[in-house]
Amino acid sequence: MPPRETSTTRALLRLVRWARPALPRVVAGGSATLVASLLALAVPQVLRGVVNGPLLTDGSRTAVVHAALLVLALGVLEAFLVWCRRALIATPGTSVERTMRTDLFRHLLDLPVAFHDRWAGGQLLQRSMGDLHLVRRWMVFGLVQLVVSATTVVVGAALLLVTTPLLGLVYLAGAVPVIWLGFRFRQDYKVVARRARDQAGDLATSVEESVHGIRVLKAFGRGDDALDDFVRQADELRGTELDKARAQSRMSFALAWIPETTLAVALGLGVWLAASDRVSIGALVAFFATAAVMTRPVESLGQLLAMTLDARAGTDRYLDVMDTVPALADPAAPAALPPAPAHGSRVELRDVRFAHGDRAVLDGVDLVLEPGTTTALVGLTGSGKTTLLQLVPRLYDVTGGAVLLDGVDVRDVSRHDLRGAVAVAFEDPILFSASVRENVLMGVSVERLATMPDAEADELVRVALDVARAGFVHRLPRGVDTVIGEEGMSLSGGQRQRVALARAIVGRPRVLVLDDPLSALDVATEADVTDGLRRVLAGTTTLVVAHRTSTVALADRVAVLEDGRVTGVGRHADLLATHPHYRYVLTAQDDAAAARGGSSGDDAGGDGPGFGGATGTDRVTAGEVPR
Ligand SMILES: Nc1ncnc2c1ncn2[C@@H]1O[C@H](COP(=O)(O)OP(=O)(O)OP(=O)(O)O)[C@@H](O)[C@H]1O
Repeated sequence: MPPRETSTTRALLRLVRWARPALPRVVAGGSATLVASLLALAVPQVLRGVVNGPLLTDGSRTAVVHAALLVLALGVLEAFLVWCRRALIATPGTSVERTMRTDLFRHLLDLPVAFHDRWAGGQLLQRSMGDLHLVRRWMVFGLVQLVVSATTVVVGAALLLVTTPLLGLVYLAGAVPVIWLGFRFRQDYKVVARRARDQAGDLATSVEESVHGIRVLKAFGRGDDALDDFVRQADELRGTELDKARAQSRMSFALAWIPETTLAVALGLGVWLAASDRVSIGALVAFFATAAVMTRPVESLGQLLAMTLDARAGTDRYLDVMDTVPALADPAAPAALPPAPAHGSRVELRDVRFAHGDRAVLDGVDLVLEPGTTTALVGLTGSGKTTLLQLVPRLYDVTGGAVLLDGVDVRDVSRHDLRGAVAVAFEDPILFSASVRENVLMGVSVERLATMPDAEADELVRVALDVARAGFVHRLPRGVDTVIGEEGMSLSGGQRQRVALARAIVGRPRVLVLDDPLSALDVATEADVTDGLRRVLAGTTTLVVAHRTSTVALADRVAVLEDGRVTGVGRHADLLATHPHYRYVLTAQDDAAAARGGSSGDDAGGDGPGFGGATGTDRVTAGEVPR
């Protein structure tokens, strides 16, 4: 994503929204630090009194002891206040970070699939981890310290001017180049700070993609290429970090030598003024002691400014995501779906249009799914079948026309209600690193699960797994409680598909949307699963993407998707006889399936009650060429 810069005020105001609960403690901690710094500035004034008083006049030991005790008391109080700052600020800082992180994650879950199509996973990961860490560090340390250091410098400068105006002016003359350099530093550093954050995100994306695709990298022997790519990106990031470090060290150097130089000039001038009695020794001592107290705050300004700009880059990147409005937001007043009809829901796609960006995919699709029927969607690869399917549960929104569920536009229904009514299983099933049971029960609404006795949930899982012919899970080491690896990678493709199918059906949805969810199964097991589905889901309206004749033959009707429209709807045999494009699509796909061997060959044979009803694959000759 191109870098976008929010105004500083706006960024700060946005941060306040999250920081508000922590503000009282941050302000209290900041105040404690401020008072501690001002106490440090008071010490030179005590010294001034001691030098001009007891030391140079009556030599009273009592007065010196009193002054020493006062300095000690100031020191102890200062140390206590510094401790207070740490105690006050550490906890709220972490809770602000946690809240911001949770809000980001919630927002990511809310954002439409189209957003996730565009954004790299590593960038989102980096925003939720590294960037937020920078923001938190700045809030609890950088911001407080910046305010305290700046205030200390301003108050210290005022004291210098009051104590010895001429020396004060000499010393402060150094502020002019410092401010100019600080301005240039800010301009340069904010660019590299943002670049470094973006590059760190790209690097995280590389790791994520390589780990995700480790099998492909290994199978094609491309590990070295991935490593080269990673090293190149890591070098780029290192280069940017070095640019940052160089800019920061230039600024720190200037903040060290300019005040030291002006202080040296002031020292020479001060000694001359004291020798000619135009400045008291006490004032001179106080001047240099004050300048010494100011040294650290002045020198830290560079580092604090850098920290602020780093946090600013992190904040901008965080807000980039948070300001992306969920395009699929709930309607202001959601419509209620009518009660689920016993014979199934009616789904209607009315003149549906859809484009991925400016690439039109669907161009006026009209299709009615009659209640309780199974409709197979057939079309050439890339014709938009998956896209069409995803419009029903609103993973994408139509760009024209409407999808109606029992007469209600799905955009008028709350997403919660819609998710409860429509369940989905994809060809590439994603499972989570949790137990099989937990993965399957994701298909049941949280509210229902919360009140459901364990025994009932167990029964739901058992039936769903049975229908999906996923009996193999009972032979896993801990049965349904076996934790499967990340994304279910410890299972075979066909096994994952069946667990995902069980997840789709466990909640008994009104509408089931299946994107070729059994493609990894052999034809016989597919028929077995589909038979089971039919029996258990009587009353569920099903739309299934079909790539094989075996899948098609199990549907009540077939819809042919061609050039972004449905050009034929009917029974398989009728379409085969009358629809040249349909005939061509099935022939092409069955040939491809035959070439692949058409079977996952996993443990299907041992799972189910038998292979009754295997349909085999209709071999169709491509007598006609598609138009
Ligand atoms: N996220 C996306 N962004 C941009 N274009 C996309 C996206 N997803 C799909 N497309 C494009 O939209 C068109 C339809 O894709 P879709 O996945 O719906 O086809 P399909 O019929 O399901 O294909 P297949 O049978 O191969 O699964 C394709 O040309 C594809 O390149």
